[in-house]
Amino acid sequence: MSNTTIEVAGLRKRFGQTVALDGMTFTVNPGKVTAFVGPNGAGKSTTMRVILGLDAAEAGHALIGGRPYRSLRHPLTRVGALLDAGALQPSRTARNHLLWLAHSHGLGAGRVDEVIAEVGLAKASRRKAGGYSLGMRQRLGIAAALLGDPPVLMLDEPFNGMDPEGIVWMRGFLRALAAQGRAVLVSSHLMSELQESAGHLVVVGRGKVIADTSVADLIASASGDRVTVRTSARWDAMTTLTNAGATASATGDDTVTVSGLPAERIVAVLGQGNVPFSEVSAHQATLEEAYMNLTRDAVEYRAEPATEIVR
Ligand SMILES: Nc1ncnc2c1ncn2[C@@H]1O[C@H](COP(=O)(O)OP(=O)(O)OP(=O)(O)O)[C@@H](O)[C@H]1O
Repeated sequence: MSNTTIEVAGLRKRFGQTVALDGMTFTVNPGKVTAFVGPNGAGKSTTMRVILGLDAAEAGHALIGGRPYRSLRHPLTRVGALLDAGALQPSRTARNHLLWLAHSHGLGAGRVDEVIAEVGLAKASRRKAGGYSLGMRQRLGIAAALLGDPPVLMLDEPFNGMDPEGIVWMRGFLRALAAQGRAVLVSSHLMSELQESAGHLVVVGRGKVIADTSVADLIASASGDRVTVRTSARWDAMTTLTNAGATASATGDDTVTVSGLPAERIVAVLGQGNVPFSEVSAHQATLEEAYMNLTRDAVEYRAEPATEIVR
């Protein structure tokens, strides 16, 4: 068993009447960022808490590098976690917070200064953490998670509170951590950020996994085979493409929507038929669209569509 995996199998947990985990099962592999997504209340935080031994499951198991968290001898060097960026002593400086953590795990001040630099807090590290913005607290939480240079990282909503510059930094940082061979599990609600940084996606709803897929495969399957053709000769284009076996319909003054033929073939067919066109583009679903399709039935809290009030 690799040292660099998180393995979750058959986790079940209730809080009173609420079923929080209902057979949660997935594996996080090294070398990529795995996004952990799902509607509010789907069980993401509870799963992370169980992995870290902070909550007990009624059934199933959660292993880091093949072992339960509680049996790890030097946990900080096996797994780094950011669960709650607010959990720090406000009167302590960021550097002292990290020094305290480092010393209690036998790590030196040199390592503290390294992680401070890595997360971009060098200039602010001697300020009291209580005055930090949420984005700065996220950076500090990540610095703490990295202290022991662990092969496994687990971050709960690290994009939360980040400004646009911070988001760009975080995306690149997560990709770099994974490229170093780490297993990186990241929960988030921000699909546009994950599309840029995650290679794999575990989608959960109502305490279990709905989809466990690479981001590329999910987007390809949600994109379908629709191709848009922009042309000043709509009717010629439709006739030519229909004769070649496609289904084509006029969807705008100068656009035709085609299915049944790949974009490259459409270009060839139009070229052979001497039909002028200015654009042929395959529809590419966003991660957000793909995610919405998957989770439509799993959303626990959803606002009703706004209705117009007629007086
Ligand atoms: N300590 C607790 N006491 C009671 N119920 C809880 C507790 N923790 C979680 N739950 C419930 O368990 C379910 C799963 O919650 P969890 O926080 O794991 O979801 P989540 O996917 O992390 O949600 P979010 O995206 O909103 O952070 C929810 O219905 C939640 O209300």
